[in-house]
Amino acid sequence: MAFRKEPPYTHGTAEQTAVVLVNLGTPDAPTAPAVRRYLKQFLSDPRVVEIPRALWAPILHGIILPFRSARSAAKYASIWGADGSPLKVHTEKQAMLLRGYLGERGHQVQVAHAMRYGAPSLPQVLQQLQEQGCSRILVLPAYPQYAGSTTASVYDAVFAHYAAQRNVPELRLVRHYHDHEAYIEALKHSVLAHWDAHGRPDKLVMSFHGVPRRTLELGDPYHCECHKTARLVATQLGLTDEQYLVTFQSRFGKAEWLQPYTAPTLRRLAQQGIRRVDVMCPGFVADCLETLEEIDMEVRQDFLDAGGREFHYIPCLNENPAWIHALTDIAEEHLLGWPTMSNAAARDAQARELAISREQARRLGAVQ
Ligand SMILES: C=CC1=C(C)c2cc3[nH]c(cc4nc(cc5[nH]c(cc1n2)c(C)c5CCC(=O)O)C(CCC(=O)O)=C4C)c(C)c3C=C
Ligand SMILES: [Fe+2]
Ligand SMILES: [Fe+2]
Repeated sequence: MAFRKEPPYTHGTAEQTAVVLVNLGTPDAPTAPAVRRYLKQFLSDPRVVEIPRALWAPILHGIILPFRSARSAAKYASIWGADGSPLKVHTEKQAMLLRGYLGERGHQVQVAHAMRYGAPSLPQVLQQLQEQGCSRILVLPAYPQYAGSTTASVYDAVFAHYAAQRNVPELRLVRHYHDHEAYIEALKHSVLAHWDAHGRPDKLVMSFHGVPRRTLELGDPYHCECHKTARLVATQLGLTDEQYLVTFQSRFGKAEWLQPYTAPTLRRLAQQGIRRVDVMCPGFVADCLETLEEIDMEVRQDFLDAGGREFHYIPCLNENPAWIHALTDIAEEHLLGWPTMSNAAARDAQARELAISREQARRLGAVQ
């Protein structure tokens, strides 16, 4: 086995820490060739399609890529912004804001973003960080709920990159944050802000990206983590079981996926006389094709065609400050023990913590 060529080791190099926010990735352009390149990489990942290669390769190359690329490109064109794909734009901004927030809390860390498929690729970003002297890397997948097809696929790409390297950095991988207090709080506030401006619906629908049902039976915790997120958000909002629903969207292929499916459920709700639904997608932290086109365009039309009166889409957390705070909390919790602060900054942070604890104690004293 030949390892990648690296510069000779030198003594006394300052060791740095980096946080890498990793999202799924998106095509470079809303065109059939660009979408084809993206789908080829994405759908060749054995974490995403678990069919034996010999069976899957002819289907992928003979049917999916030739037919789906043009169809998906037209959908991408309908959501494409002046700066490109929404997923790319939001992920870039989130990483930039995370850098600022961590800096404000006194952490001296590099923050980069990377994509599992497409650009900037994870291996390319990990390589650049290494060249900049980062010997501690925190990988933060932009997936609150763990799934083999997303989170573990990011891990695979990280391990594959370092498997070809001699001098491997210290690594930490975030697994999930589906029940993190600050993430749930951010979701709650995004719903309340929407309701303050537009009133309340008859039903709140929380739609998550689906996965094949079989993966649940094979031990993937994704389904349970989605339900836990939804339950916590509903509790925070004070909703009864009748006031909200969990559904799964974006079914791909012929196999059964997690149920209930979003589009048929919304059609049924309209037929049952539900006049207004609000739909949110807590599993996506950045708006993308699956939320802006599938939910806000296709599913909206389905609901209205079936007799529904009002359809509200509540945007993803995107650059919402409460979400960037949550992301900073999550990163900070996983950075613990790494020397990311100067002594002065560490003293300031300790003083801030102490002041918060004192304030909490004072308030508790006041109510007891
Ligand atoms: C949020 C978590 C996601 C899970 C879990 C997930 C599983 C999964 N996805 C596919 C197939 C496709 N997904 C596509 C787009 C897409 N998927 C996610 C997230 C999850 N996927 C996002 C954020 C996006 C949007 C990307 C963007 O550019 O905006 C697509 C491509 C679009 C299309 O042609 O429909 C496919 C295909 C499978 C098979 C799967 C689990 C096994
Ligand atoms: Fe997907
Ligand atoms: Fe979709």
